[in-house]
Amino acid sequence: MTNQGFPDEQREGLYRAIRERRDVRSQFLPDPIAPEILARLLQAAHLAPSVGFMQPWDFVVIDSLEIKHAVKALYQQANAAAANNYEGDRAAQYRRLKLEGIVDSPINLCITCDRQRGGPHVLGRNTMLETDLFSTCLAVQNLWLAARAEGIGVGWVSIVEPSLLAQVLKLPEHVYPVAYLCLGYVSEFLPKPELEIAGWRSRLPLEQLLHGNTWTGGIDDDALLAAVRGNQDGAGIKPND
Ligand SMILES: Cc1cc2c(cc1C)N(C[C@H](O)[C@H](O)[C@H](O)COP(=O)(O)O)c1[nH]c(=O)[nH]c(=O)c1N2
Repeated sequence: MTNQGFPDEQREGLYRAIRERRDVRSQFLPDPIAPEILARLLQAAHLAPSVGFMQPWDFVVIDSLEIKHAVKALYQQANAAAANNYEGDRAAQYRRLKLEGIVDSPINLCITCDRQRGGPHVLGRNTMLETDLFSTCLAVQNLWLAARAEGIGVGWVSIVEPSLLAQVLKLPEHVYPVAYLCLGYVSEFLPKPELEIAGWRSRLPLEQLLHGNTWTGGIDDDALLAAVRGNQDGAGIKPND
């Protein structure tokens, strides 16, 4: 068997993008993104896997201030409702969180899912109908990682009523707005998720999420468990290895 893996430096580059990708809301700079670079990000998204090679995504690129303000208004409405899910200190903490960068970021991008693409029978989608949505999420993640490698921050805003968002963007009825994203260069990429820094929630230990052969049995592979414990800080080679 020949090792088809990447050379160390390239492998580390990929793991670094995975480790250092952040959801960005507060650090956007107004600097424009050059069309060639935006094109690379969209190409990365378009190379995502998809059920039956359905490629259900479309890319709605938004730089109109008018549309951004309309989406921001949807966010404000949905966020006020979401804040009511919490009480006391938690509600106050929720209201302090910045959960979008719609107007601060130079480009907004909605990645949509055309639920009819490929006709009524898409290979692999006969039983799990949501696989078109899953595929679209993979396009989002490809773009998110590529953006990190380009030094561009991405923030996902899901605190909007999807039917109202679809109206603002004039989407056809069978097209679902999976991901409303804010894109732009950033003053910094935070070392940890912003929600973790704000004390909202922290990363779970991976070993707690391993369940071995059955959910109830627990992981019983000592070598795997030891390896996971030895690599708590992130995937792959550490920067100073
Ligand atoms: C489907 C989906 C939807 C949302 C998010 C993510 C995903 C995957 N996230 C970002 C989320 O809070 C963030 O990914 C986690 O807090 C982890 O942080 P990092 O992405 O590692 O920086 C997010 N963030 C935010 O500020 N407003 C939002 O509406 C959403 N919505």
